[in-house]
Amino acid sequence: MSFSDLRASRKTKSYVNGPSTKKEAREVPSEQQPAVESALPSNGLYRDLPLSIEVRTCDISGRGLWSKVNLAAGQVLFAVQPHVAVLSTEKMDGYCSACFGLPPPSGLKRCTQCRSVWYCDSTCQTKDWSVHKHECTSLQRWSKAAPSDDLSIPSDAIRCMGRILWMRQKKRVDSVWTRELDAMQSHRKNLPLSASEMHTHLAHSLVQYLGLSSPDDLRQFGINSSGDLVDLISRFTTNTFTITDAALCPLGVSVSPAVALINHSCDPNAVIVFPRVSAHPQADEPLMHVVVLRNILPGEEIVTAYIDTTLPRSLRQGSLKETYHFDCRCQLCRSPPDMDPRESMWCTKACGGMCPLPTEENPLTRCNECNSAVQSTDAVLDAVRVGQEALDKAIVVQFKDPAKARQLSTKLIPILTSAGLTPSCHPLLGLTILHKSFLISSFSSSCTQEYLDNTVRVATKALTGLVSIHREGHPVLGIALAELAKILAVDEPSPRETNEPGFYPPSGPPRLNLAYDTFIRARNSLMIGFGRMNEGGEIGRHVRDAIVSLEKEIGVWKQGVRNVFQDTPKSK
Ligand SMILES: C[S@@+](CC[C@H](N)C(=O)[O-])C[C@H]1O[C@@H](n2cnc3c(N)ncnc32)[C@H](O)[C@@H]1O
Repeated sequence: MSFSDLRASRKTKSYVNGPSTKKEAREVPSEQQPAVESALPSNGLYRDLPLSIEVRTCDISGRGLWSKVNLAAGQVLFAVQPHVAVLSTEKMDGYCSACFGLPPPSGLKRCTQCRSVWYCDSTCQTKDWSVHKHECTSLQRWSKAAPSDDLSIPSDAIRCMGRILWMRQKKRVDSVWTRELDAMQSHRKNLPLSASEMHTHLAHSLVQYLGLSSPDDLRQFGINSSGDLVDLISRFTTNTFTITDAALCPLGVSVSPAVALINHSCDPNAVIVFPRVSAHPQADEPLMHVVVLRNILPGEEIVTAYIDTTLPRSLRQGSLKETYHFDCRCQLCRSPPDMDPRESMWCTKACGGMCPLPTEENPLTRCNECNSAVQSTDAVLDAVRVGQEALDKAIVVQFKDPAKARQLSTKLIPILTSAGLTPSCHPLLGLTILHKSFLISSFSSSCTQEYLDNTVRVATKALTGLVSIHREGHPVLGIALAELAKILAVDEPSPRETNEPGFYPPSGPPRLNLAYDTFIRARNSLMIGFGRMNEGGEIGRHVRDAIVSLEKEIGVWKQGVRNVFQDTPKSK
């Protein structure tokens, strides 16, 4: 046994038998030590879970996943195919509805019956047929009855629940598949009144989509009462995951009972990603990977973030309460740092320090360096309010009216910046990220040097904000770094002759070197966030190729300089 093995086994043992030293006891964050905790028998369920973790239950968060061993950052804990998954409506004609991949070179093939669903080829279509044959009829019926074209396809939630019911019918109620779904948490007994309207609407639309004359007809799917129907809807809303592409762009929704066992923390130690690696056959996609973000000790709970953790505490708490019906008591929510990067502004005296963002309740805040009070509090509060409204609106219209969304971010970013908000502060960070995506999507081969440089500056500002919030190795950081590196590596239309000190971004060879360094940082981050054994996923592999070609380009440039020096006659 090697020394490291010996040390690892000693650590595991000491924890199993109860922590022997104070240091070891402190290593598991207190937020993750539940009041009551016991391992649950598996009853033949969750066969996808590895032996290194177990299902336990605690009185605060219900069932959860706990590690039995040391887990390392970048380790893929497990990978599973969701029980059900659907593309969101706006992605249906751009991706395959079976494997969720981009169109092959020959293009996607449309289902000739419903004309709403597209596939890579006959293999993907055949794989999906056992469920799509029911869905196809329902989609046609729905489309015929739709009052307008933009309502001709039901929502993602309705299509996903439809698939759950057809699959239940096919698999039967006593199958492991159905029992795993039925074991998912339902909030039927503690649903707030505000949720009842949404539930009623979903129930009504579902019955209509399935072509049933009344909820009683749901018995054929094993839904025997209105309570069962509310359970179905509540389980769906509480346990759904967004499916993303390899660059984290949302594609649709999915349900996986094994992954849904994982509880939430605003400072997660694991993430769920869809790296799309060639090691897995297309038939297995979409494949959800649960990846360890930071080292996890035996006895520590595995937690992911259900929501966007760049949001300030009050918005995170509101969103968790509304969708998941709990009050988050993670470390970050219980004792937020004095200077939360999500709610901070530069010192108004420009001393280089920062102040907590003033709020209506706490208008007086002071710089952490020079202790000066924030002046013009009302102006800051107004800017934040208007910024929040603009961000909400831009998110809603970003796909339908991108020009409007871009107008909003273009207008609001300078206002929030001059109000003194730091790049990580909400809503400036959200607007910057949106603005970056608009600039990148409008890229063309004829874009000017100023457009390119501006995009680099916006991408750098977004990255600066994200770095202050996310832990190293978070997939969001990996993707932001890869995007920035890619823009830096684009050929400059008119590079500047000289690099004035302090001007950003640099031009010519220093820019290429910066692109190279940024690609290296991106690769390191992606290897953690998308899993080492996945080589950082599809984007990690693109980054590796970009590094190789940049090394060649930089090498050619260095050789060129060497040649020039060798050709220059030496002065005597
Ligand atoms: C996806 S499920 C997680 C598994 C769930 N605990 C179970 O028993 O099946 C989400 C639900 O778990 C509970 N939950 C998750 N994280 C929690 C947390 N940090 N604190 C309290 N409850 C939590 C909430 O009831 C939430 O609606």
